[in-house]
Amino acid sequence: PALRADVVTIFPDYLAPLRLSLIGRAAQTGILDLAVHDLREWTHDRHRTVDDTPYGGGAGMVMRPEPWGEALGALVPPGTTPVPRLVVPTPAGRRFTQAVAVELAAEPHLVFACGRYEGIDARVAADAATRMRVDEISIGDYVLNGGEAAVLVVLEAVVRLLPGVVGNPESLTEESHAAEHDGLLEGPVYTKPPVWRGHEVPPVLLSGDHGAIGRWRREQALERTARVRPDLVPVPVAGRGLDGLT
Ligand SMILES: O=C(OCc1ccccc1)c1cn[nH]c1
Repeated sequence: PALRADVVTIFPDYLAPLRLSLIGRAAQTGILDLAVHDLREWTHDRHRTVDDTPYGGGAGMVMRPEPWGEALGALVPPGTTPVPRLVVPTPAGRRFTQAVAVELAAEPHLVFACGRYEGIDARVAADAATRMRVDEISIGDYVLNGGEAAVLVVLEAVVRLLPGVVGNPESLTEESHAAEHDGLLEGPVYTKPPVWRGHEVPPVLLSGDHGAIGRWRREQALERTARVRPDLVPVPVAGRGLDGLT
């Protein structure tokens, strides 16, 4: 497989959507080797306890280190090659962007640790970091109850970049945030009919003048990016001028 992904969670059913559609097909065709594991497999008490009260007080519960240590030890036994990257979704992580998706898509093996409650005992990441790269990743500045939804987001963004997953790979280079698109947002798109409820498709798109169409699309992308995400608009670098940006 191009990518092996292990997901550890106390809610394995939450990851069921990964068996559908695009990601499901990638798993069926062997491009993706996906395994979802229930963290409670690595508990030994009658109540299969995975959490406890936080040292130092405070509200909420913290996920205990022992089950995680055993789970990661079972999934990544010492000497495992290639060494996987441990991805831990958390609001306290580095921002997940298309560039990070591209980076993760180049990895042969990803292990996802889904946190719940107030998070996972910090020693789990510290201990794992002695054997593998630990990547704490945020999919946005908001708080979820657990990392599972974030894993669905990250895996969808990553798996669709793997060769053979999406029908037309060219569609991957023309979309918002694609590096080939200078990280700009995609402008408006249209299909038939040429007039719908009195709204016309911009005539340039029906002109067959591919130069004009390319310039119009670029202009629309810059305009939309400046309006919606001014932080993404590239500033001309001294000496680089506006090459290719006009
Ligand atoms: O809530 C998130 O992850 C679940 C989580 C993990 C650890 C402690 C609390 C919550 C999240 C938000 N943006 N990106 C990830």
